Amino acid sequence: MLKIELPGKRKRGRPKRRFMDVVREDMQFLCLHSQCLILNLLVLKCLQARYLENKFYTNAGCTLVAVNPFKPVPSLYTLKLMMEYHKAPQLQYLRPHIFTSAEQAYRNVQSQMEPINQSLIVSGESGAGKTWTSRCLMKFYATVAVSSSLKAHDTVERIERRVLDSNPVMEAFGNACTLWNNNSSRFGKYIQLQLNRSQQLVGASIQTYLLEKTRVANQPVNERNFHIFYQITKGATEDERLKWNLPCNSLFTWLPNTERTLEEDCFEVTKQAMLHLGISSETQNQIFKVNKDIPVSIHLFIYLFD
Ligand SMILES: Nc1ncnc2c1ncn2[C@@H]1O[C@H](COP(=O)(O)OP(=O)(O)OP(=O)(O)O)[C@@H](O)[C@H]1O
Repeated sequence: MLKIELPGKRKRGRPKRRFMDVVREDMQFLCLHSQCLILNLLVLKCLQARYLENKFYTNAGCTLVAVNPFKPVPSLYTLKLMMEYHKAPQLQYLRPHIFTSAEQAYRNVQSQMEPINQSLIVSGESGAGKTWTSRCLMKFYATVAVSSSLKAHDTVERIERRVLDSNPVMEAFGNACTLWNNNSSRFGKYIQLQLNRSQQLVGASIQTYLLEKTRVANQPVNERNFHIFYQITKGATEDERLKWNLPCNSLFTWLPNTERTLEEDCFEVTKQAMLHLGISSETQNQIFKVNKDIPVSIHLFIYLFD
């Protein structure tokens, strides 16, 4: 039965709260609140101090805090460093890094009698570096999970290549330039990397969710549509334009801010990655071809999100 207690009507038997009790409780709440604020400030100060020393990763319990350097730091992601973390006897003595979390999860799978799934959750606000971090993780596993004698094996190499090539394709079709991030993912990703009993990469699957479909028809001011549209309209060759019924030098109202050229506007990379993923040139033609009978935007919309 649903009980509804009306405001102002005190339950019979419940002792009346004294004024001083209420004040004490409020003071306790305030103390706790200010303690949290002070703790937050200390954490921020610590992250800031480490950032100024070019230390972009910090351990906080079992969580790794990554601060976006917003500048290229190639020395932080070299193959040598990756192998150093992979081969380290004791990870806790190495500097906090995304490779520590990656390697720890990899070792956790290995150390179990029965393999147990491991999950890495990458979260943060827009522009924090989630896509970058997940790319690093995929590169790490694509490198270390095939570094045994099977490395030369064709199938394994193909899977490794495919795992990495899924990124440019997903980003071309699902990322867009926003006010906060030139390469903002407009969808969520659930990536599964499958390892065999010898901890070698044997498969991968990616599920996407919450794609911001409305962006195809309507983009906020100073933002852009999905990268793929700009890639096609800017990067298609004369032959491809003829094949795909693409007009030359046309302006499309649904493609705002075309004058902004980003490094993500690289159609050649997308096409090559699609080929490696097994999407043949014929299928690509069908995807990119504009059907003259229906408006361009609707046609592409159907192919992208069907
Ligand atoms: N570790 C890093 N080193 C150098 N640059 C980085 C790093 N992490 C992020 N960046 C830069 O910050 C930009 C934004 O990062 P990213 O696209 O990964 O953010 P995001 O959290 O995925 O954002 P969104 O939620 O909008 O997709 C990248 O394009 C890259 O230029």
